[in-house]
Amino acid sequence: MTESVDVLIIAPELPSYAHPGDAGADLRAAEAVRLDPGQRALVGTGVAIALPDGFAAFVVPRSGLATKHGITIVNSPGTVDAGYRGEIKVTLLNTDAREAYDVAVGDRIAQLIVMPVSRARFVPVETLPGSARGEGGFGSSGYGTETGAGR
Ligand SMILES: O=c1ccn([C@H]2C[C@H](O)[C@@H](COP(=O)(O)OP(=O)(O)OP(=O)(O)O)O2)c(=O)[nH]1
Ligand SMILES: [Mg+2]
Repeated sequence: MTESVDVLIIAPELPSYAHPGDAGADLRAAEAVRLDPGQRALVGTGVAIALPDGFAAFVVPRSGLATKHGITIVNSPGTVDAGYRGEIKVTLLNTDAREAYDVAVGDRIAQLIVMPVSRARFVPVETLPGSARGEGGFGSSGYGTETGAGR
């Protein structure tokens, strides 16, 4: 069964889940904007929410817009803090080299994923416990079928 949580909202239209089981509820543009190739713009959604303590919401791109038109979100995933009461806005970026992209009012431009989050209690220590990975990162496990040191 899908867990649900009440999120208080002020919006011209409620964000909607396209299908049962979807993680992201679509956010609509509250303003029209033309994105020239390579241009970014902060686009309002007209949506303001109050998340319960212990939750955050993440503004993430829609894959169709990304694949078909090169439209992504600069700061993806955008983080909406539980205490934020302002309008949720989306920093769209047109990565296409040639085609402008027109956003109309009401277009579904992004999706919002509501998630429980933990706050860290940072505990200073002199040494960290060992682990299988250790300090390896940034491609240390390789890129292809090989294992161990990367190419
Ligand atoms: O894509 C986004 C990302 C953030 N926000 C809002 C909600 C969030 O709670 C607030 C601050 O976001 P963030 O902490 O990422 O930005 P900042 O640059 O650190 O600003 P601040 O100093 O206000 O925290 O802006 C959005 O509306 N859309
Ligand atoms: Mg911040």
